[in-house]
Amino acid sequence: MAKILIKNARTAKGDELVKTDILIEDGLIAEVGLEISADGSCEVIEANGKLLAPGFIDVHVHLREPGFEYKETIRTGTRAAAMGGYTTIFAMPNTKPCPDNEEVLGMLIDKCRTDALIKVGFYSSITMGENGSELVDFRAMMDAGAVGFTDDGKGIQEAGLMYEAMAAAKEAGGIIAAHCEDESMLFGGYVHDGEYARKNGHKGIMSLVEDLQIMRDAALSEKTGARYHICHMSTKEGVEILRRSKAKGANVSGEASPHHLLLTDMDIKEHGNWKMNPPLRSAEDMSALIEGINDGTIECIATDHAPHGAEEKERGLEKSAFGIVGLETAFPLLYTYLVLKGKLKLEKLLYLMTEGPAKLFGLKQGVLSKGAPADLVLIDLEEEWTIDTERFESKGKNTPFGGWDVKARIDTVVCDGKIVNIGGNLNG
Ligand SMILES: NC(=O)N[C@@H](CC(=O)O)C(=O)O
Ligand SMILES: [Zn+2]
Ligand SMILES: [Zn+2]
Repeated sequence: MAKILIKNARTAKGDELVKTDILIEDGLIAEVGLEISADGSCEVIEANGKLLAPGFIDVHVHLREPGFEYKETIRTGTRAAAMGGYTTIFAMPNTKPCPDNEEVLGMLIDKCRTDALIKVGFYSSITMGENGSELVDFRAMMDAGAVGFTDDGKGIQEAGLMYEAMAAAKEAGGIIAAHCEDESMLFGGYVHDGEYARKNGHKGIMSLVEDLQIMRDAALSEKTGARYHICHMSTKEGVEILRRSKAKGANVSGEASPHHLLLTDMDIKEHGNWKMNPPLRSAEDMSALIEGINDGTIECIATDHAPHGAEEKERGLEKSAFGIVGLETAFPLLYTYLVLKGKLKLEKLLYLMTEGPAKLFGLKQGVLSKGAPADLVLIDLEEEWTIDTERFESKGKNTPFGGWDVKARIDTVVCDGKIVNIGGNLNG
């Protein structure tokens, strides 16, 4: 495999950008430092001061394959990921069929050999077909290569079932990633139960819908010792429960999604692109999430990339499908609207998109150190552009961020030492 030398890049260290070169050999990082010299066999990339970071890791992506290929496929979803600077993504199991057995999981892992541009891990569901009643074989799914267990799209309604799932996950050495939603508390809601819903006559989803399961599950994780991760956190109370549970030494973690860090219910427009689960919440909730990523309570940013067909999002707030896409816009949005606004340090943002998730899920990528997989991204921090959904590689154009002006463009992406994106041109 070719050797690649990236010259004159800069990495984020504290408040500074520090000049560095990096040498890649046999798919691994061979050397990081100043003035690395090229030998004849080296492909040299001149970075011209661009930001160098570990390739991004997104532990919450909907690739929709099998069963919903009109929304997204492994191919289009990983192309979108490579455009967004990602080199590892984890796919959610709310597909048809669902990876609740070794055959479907094995088929998906195999398919990635031909169809995926970057690394993909697959979650097993917690229950058979996400039916909410019958547990999968946790040990068998771990042995078949599952990265964790989730019934994302739905909450586990029965405390007893979640208790058994955690006990089984603990036994098998797996992690439970939970979509927290108590359906008995929904009362037909579809946007946050707050000012926007009240003023516009919409049915609201209370924060309690999420918080009740976070409370329950934190207690169950403390009891069972199971490794527990909260998906797409959206409420201030949820952040506080996680903070307290971590302080007690529990094995719990959480992720926040860009839209919950950047938008509130008062930003909602009367279109399906502003509808997702959990919903955009209040300004206090958004502030608490930003505080949570800053103080280390939340260690990971995940997009919850949820592509849908155009028609499924054109039925207004009440009738549209829940979910928005996120892979191609996450870094530029967070850099422009959190880092450049002084709400989050660049080094921290990168941590939340690389080393943070890598540590939570036990991955060896996510760091720029010798011997680590050569998963890298080069970012032009100066380039200004406008988000145009028509240019997305994703089949899903459903985002509230279309037309937003951003700064920072993903320039080059290297995955396992292979260039998969160069200047926005995908390779493979
Ligand atoms: N987030 C969403 O609004 N939708 C997700 C499901 C989920 O992540 O819960 C989807 O699969 O479309
Ligand atoms: Zn979910
Ligand atoms: Zn999801």
